[in-house]
Amino acid sequence: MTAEDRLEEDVWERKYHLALERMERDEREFQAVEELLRRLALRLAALVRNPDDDVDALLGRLTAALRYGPSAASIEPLLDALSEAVTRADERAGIESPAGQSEADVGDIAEGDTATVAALRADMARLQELLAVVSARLGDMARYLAGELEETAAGEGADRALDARVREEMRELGEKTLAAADLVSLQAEVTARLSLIDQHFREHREREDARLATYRERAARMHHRVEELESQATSLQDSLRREHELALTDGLTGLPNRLAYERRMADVESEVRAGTGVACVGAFDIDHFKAINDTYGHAAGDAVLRIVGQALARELEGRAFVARYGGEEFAVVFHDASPAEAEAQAQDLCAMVAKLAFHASSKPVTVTMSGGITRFNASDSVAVAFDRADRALYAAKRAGRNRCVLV
Ligand SMILES: Nc1nc2c(ncn2[C@@H]2O[C@H](COP(=O)(O)OP(=O)(O)OP(=O)(O)O)[C@@H](O)[C@H]2O)c(=O)[nH]1
Repeated sequence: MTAEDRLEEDVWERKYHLALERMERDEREFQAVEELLRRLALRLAALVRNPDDDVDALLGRLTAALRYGPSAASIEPLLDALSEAVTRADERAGIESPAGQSEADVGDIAEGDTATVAALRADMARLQELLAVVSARLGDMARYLAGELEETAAGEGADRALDARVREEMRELGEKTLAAADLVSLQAEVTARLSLIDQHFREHREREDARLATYRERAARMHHRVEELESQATSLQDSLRREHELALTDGLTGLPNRLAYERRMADVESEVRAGTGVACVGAFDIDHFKAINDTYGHAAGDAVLRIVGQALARELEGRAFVARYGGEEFAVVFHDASPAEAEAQAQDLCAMVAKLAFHASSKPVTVTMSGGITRFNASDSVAVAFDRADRALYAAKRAGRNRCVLV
């Protein structure tokens, strides 16, 4: 995953948490408004049985408060005052309202007017029914919000718009409720407002579902892209490794090349200087190689180089490092070997090459090799040590070839 993808994921996560917090806040606000709505309906029931100027004035203030957003903090004190005003109005009208009795209970109205009591009871029943609907709808909203908390990612703009619409509907609901002339029109207003709120929620839900689907599709695409990039990175690493190996390998013999030799010698140099290792360096060269080329052709010369190089690698495997230094020359690093041990191994190598069976036009051809050996000293550089080994090699040539010289 790239830094950019991670950043984008962080942003989505932050937005998601912000959305959760806002929804929790909204849910609490809805519950508070629901409670207020119940109390408002109870006050209205009291008003039905006993109109009063004080109560009217307070209802006016309540309407104004609702117009600026039905928050629990702004409405609650007004409802308390309204409750007291209704109680006072009841007392003035000679209607008792004993402590502990429901404010909506009209059972204590003087029994003289049976028809009025019956009408009020019917109104109260419809009001209770209306409240049940209001409660159920508000409960649905709360459940919807809880569901959103679980699965919806952030959609700040859409959420804010929904927030504003629901507030507006709630405000209108409060206003119409207070202005309603009778319970029938009140019930119609409440039902209409609630279905509008329902519709807003439904539309919001559809938009959120679409947004979530887009987000999921995008996440899947990103995941796929990350997988692609990972596999590209792996194949790139493989090809870099192959390139690296090729850069250190001689194409003709398959042996490490001069660059690989120099790298190995850099390690040897550090070990020898640190006193943690000893090593000798050998320079080897096929004798009269020009004559081989001239007599049997360049391709035959290549074949000789390849066969000698592979024979050296086989012979020294696990004991020393061998590289094609250039042309018909090989370099060998004898690790943990004293000069005498390295010289003995070098003589064995020359003897081994002399025994290799070469043929040209079915006739045996003898190929020999000469070598120069030197110890790698702590004061040596890689080039100085090789020059010394090279001089020893030419001493071996001068001494008659097919031999090794130690200096
Ligand atoms: N076939 C082939 N020939 C090469 C290659 N690299 C260098 N040579 C030849 O190797 C020959 C080296 O010859 P010289 O350096 O004169 O020495 P020599 O003939 O080996 O004689 P001494 O080293 O004195 O024994 C040259 O003719 C080069 O062209 C190669 O990769 N393939």
